[in-house]
Amino acid sequence: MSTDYSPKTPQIAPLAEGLVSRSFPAALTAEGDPEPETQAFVRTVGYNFYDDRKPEEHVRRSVTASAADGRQLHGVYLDPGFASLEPWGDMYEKIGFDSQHPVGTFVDYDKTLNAGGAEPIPARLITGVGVSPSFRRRGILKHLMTAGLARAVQDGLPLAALTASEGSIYGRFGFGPATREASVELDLRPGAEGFSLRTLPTGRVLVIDPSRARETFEEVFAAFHTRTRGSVDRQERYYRHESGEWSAEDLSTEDKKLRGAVHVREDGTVGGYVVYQFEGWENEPTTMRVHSLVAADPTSSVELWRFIADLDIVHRATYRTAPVEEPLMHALTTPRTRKVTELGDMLWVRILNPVTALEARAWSAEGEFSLSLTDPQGIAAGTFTVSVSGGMAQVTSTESTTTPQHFHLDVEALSSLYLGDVSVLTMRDAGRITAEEEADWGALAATFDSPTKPYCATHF
Ligand SMILES: CC(=O)SCCNC(=O)CCNC(=O)[C@H](O)C(C)(C)COP(=O)(O)OP(=O)(O)OC[C@H]1O[C@@H](n2cnc3c(N)ncnc32)[C@H](O)[C@@H]1OP(=O)(O)O
Repeated sequence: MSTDYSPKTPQIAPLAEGLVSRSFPAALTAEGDPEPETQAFVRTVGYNFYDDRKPEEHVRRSVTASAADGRQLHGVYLDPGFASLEPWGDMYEKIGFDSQHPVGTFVDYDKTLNAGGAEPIPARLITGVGVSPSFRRRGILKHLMTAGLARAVQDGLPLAALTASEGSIYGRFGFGPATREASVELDLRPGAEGFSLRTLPTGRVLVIDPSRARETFEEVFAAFHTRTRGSVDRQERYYRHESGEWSAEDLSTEDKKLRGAVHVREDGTVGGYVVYQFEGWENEPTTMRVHSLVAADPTSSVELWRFIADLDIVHRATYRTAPVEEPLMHALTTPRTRKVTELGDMLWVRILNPVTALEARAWSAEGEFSLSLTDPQGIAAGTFTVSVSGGMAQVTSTESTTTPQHFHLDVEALSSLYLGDVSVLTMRDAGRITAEEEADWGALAATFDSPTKPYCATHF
C-alpha cells in the first residue's frame, strides 16, 4: 500500500453571526435515560424530517441504538447574543425552541463498506442532516458538511457515504450516487404468468420466530456483507426492527406483524433469511411485504423468493430494497412475474483519499493509467497514477504525467464510478470523464468496470 500521500483538510465554511456549533456523542445517563442535550437533538432531527411527535420511550431507544453505533452529534445552536441581532430574535427562544434545541443537525459514525477488495474498508457515514425551516439557506449545511469532511480527513477515513433525501444537495460536496436499488413486486395473481423456477428446490426453508433469531440474522448479514460489493455494515436498529423488538414506526412498541424464515442449505448451514409481513385481508391483491431478504449466496436468495411466492393466498409480494441486478429474474421461466416498480439511487459515496480508496477496490484487468482529479473542497484534488496487476492496484500521487492513458474527472464522478454501478464509457458519454485524443477508452473500461452491479442493503 502507498503511504506517502495525505489528502488536504478542507476549509470549514464559517457560520453566520449569532450561530455556534457544538459536538457531543449520543449518550445515556447512568439511569439509562437520554442526556437532555441528546434528547433535544434527536427530537429536532425528527422534527426536521417531518416525523410526528414520538413518546419518550421512542427517543430513549433511538438514543440507545445511536450510542451503540458510536454516533457523534453535531448541532448548530443560537448563540446567547442572537436575540439582539434580528427584530424577532428573542421570539424564537420564547415561543419557538429553547437554546438546547439545535437549528441544524448532522450525525456521523463509522462502519465498513465492501468496495470489492480483499476486505471491507472503514467509511464515515453521515445521517440526520437537517436545518430548521426558519434557518435554511444561510449556510448551516455548508458549515456542518465541511466540518464533517474535515473531521473525516483528519481521522484518516478513505471515504464518506450517505443516503440522500434529494438528489440535488450533495454533489456540490463531492458525493456521487454509487449504488442503486429497485422496488420489485412479484405478480402472483391467479391467471397471471405464475412463479416458475428453472431449478428444483435445494435445502429447506424453515419458518422461524424473528424475535429469537438475532444471532442468525447477524451471522447471515456478516456473510452477505463480506461477499457483496457496495454493502455497508448494519447499524444496531436493523436487528431491533427485524426481530420485531422495536417497530420501525414507533420504537417504543413491538412489531407484532413480522414473520421470518431461513433457508437451510443441504449441508445444514443457514444461507439466508427473510423477514416479511402480511398487509391485511382488505388489501387487493393480497400482499406479502418483504422487509429484508438477506442471503449469503445466490441460491439461498432464489430459494427464499420461492418460499415467499409459494405462500398460500398471497397474490402479490413486494420488496423495496432489492438489488438492481439479481439472479431471480433469469432463474424464472416466467420472468415477467418479477416487475421493477421503481429504481433509484441509494448509497452516495465521497472519496476523500483516492490512494487508499482506489487501492481497496476491485479491479477487472491489468492496466496502467493516470487520473487528474478536481475537487470542490480541494480534499482529493491532484494527479494519481494507478497500476493494476493481479487484481490489486498501486496508486501514487504525482505532480504530472506523460502517459497517453491520462483522464480528467472530478471527485463526484470518481465516487460514482467507484463501486462499479456505472461504466467508464457511460460516464465518458455523459461528459463526466475526458481524455487526450489518443487515450484507449476500451482499456480503461476493461480495467475499471465491474462485472456485476453493486448492492447496498443498508439504509442509514
Ligand atoms: C444525509 C441526510 O441526512 S439526507 C437529509 C437532508 N435533509 C433534509 O432533506 C431535510 C429537509 N431539508 C433541510 O433540512 C435543509 O434544506 C438542508 C439540510 C437540505 C439544507 O440546509 P441549508 O442550511 O439550507 O443549506 P445551505 O444554506 O448550507 O446550502 C448549501 C448549498 O446547498 C444548496 N441547497 C441546500 N438545500 C438544497 C436542496 N434541498 N436542493 C438543492 N440545493 C440545496 C444551497 O442552495 C447552497 O448552494 P450554494 O453552495 O450554491 O450556495
